[in-house]
Amino acid sequence: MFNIKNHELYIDQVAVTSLAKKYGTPLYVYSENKIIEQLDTIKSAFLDKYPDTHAAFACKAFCTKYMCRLLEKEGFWLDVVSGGELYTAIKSDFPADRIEFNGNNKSDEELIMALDYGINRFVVDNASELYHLEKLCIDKSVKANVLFRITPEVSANTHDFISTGKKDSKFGIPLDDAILYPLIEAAIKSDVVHFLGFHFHVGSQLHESNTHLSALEVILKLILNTKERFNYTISDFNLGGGFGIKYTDADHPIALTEFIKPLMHRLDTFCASHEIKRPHVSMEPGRYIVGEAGIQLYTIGNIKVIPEVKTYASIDGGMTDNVRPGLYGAKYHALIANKADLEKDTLLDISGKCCESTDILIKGLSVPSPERGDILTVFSTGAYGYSMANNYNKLQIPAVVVVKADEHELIVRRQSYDEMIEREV
Ligand SMILES: Cc1ncc(COP(=O)(O)O)c(C=O)c1O
Ligand SMILES: N[C@@H](CCCC[NH3+])C(=O)O
Repeated sequence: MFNIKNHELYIDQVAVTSLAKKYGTPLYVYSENKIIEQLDTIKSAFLDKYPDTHAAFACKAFCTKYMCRLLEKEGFWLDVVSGGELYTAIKSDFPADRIEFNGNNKSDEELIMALDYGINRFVVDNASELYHLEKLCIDKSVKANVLFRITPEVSANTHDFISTGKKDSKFGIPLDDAILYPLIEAAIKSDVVHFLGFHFHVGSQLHESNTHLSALEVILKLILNTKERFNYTISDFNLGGGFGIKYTDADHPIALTEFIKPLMHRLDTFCASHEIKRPHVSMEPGRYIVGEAGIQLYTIGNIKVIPEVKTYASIDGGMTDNVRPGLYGAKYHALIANKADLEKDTLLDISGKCCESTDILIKGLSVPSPERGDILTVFSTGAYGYSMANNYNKLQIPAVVVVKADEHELIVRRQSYDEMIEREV
């Protein structure tokens, strides 16, 4: 995906500085080849290897019409969590029968929008959602497929803020017999919802399969109990997302098969030993599909030297276009695109331009002598960058460009000042 010619960094066959020049900075850039490579890995490690499976893209990671069109073409599903994400899918003509709806507080408006579009399934997050969805289905004389998101009470080896399977979590139905089994029974007996099975999502940016495997044990027990108590065999199981990627040399992501193989093996042997038909299995990764495919470009502006302390290089964006360092202490690797292989002689902190002292994108980055006008390229920014962008300090949301071999295409325009204030009276 990356190479260097004449000290210049290239993404696929396009010089990074030529993109900065044409589209301006800050800029989000994606390699379409890399996204497709990730989709292909999901096909070979999961979809083509195991029958009766599907994979949805958790579009919160990078929700754009471009992604919807690409995923549609590649045969993937879409996992949405809001009316806005669903609207993006609808406006991209994404097929309703390949959409699933997650989220811990879907509003009436959102549920109705999804029922009207006829989406494939709802991942019900709590008891009140089930009863509410049933009521809306009766009002509209429609039926809905539902899975239950279970909180499996497992903790993931990742940042606490992105660990989602713990007992004390706002997500999912708690593992409490008095809550869970009446709910399962209600869904099974309902005339308007069709109970498909169970879902978990244990956390994000995971580098080991243990958490998924522990959560699977919880689900297997539920599958068995559901069969024994209600004589009901579930038809679907969704194992969530969470597969980690490489941000810096400190990350050692495992191959997707290392997550999938032990999970599918355990599920298959369990089902065989209990003479249960193995359910349809789905996953919903976000970061894994787009994270490493994206880079961000910035122009270096002021360079501030504090003798015997450190040097700050300020860039023309920051926590508005990448909130992850400020929010999770996320680490990134970067280099100066126009000095890509020159000797590194300066240690910098890369500071954003927002009025917050925590707006530091990278601490302790080694670069070749930096100058105003240099183009800084930050790697692995494809997930939760553009999708978490905000207008703090009234900075504009940057444009997004997709590189396809030696070509490039603008898929999101830079927000204008007028667009930023047009809703204000
Ligand atoms: C329910 C659910 N599914 C899927 C994902 C996607 O996670 P990731 O981007 O780590 O694959 C998330 C986010 O963590 C999530 O909350
Ligand atoms: N936004 C988070 C991940 C959230 C996952 C969604 N449940 C991140 O950037 O790492």
